[in-house]
Amino acid sequence: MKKVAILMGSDSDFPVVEKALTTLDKYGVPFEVHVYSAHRTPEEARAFAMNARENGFGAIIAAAGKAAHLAGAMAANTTLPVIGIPIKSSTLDGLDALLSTVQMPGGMPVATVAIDGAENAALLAIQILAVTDEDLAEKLRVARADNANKVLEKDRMIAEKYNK
Ligand SMILES: Nc1c(C(=O)O)ncn1[C@@H]1O[C@H](COP(=O)(O)O)[C@@H](O)[C@H]1O
Repeated sequence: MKKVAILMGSDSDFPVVEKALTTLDKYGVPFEVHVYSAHRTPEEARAFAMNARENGFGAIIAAAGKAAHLAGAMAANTTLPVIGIPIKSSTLDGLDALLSTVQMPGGMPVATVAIDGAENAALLAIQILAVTDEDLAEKLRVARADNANKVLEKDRMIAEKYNK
């Protein structure tokens, strides 16, 4: 199976990013985690992106706060799908990171999830790998059905209490 790369601009992003690791783990998807910064370690970030495909990765998740250029810098140097997580790490509550991650110029897409949306970023990476992996696709179907059952149970409880 292809690996997923989980990159973050700083270790201060880890408390949010950790949810992506646990989600990939839950689905048995192999991953590698790194702290790389388009600003602070541009050479390492570029080299990682340029070699990612031949190093066995199928998707790259890049999380960064403030002037969040990491995901865009990844996209500039690989044709693998890049998923950006804008991190809430400034006085602007993550809006700065959201806009700098999502507003990519034409030809350089970054699939941007919600501010601090680490779980969805991991699920999107899993869905990308599941395009060619039927076992993984089945795990996604089972998880969706479980979630739906939980919501239906909540509906039953609320309805029973208030719909007289
Ligand atoms: N946005 C970026 C990039 C980048 O885009 O490459 N590198 C670090 N950062 C962000 O700076 C914030 C503060 O970092 P520190 O906590 O290390 O000062 C973090 O949220 C990080 O993702």
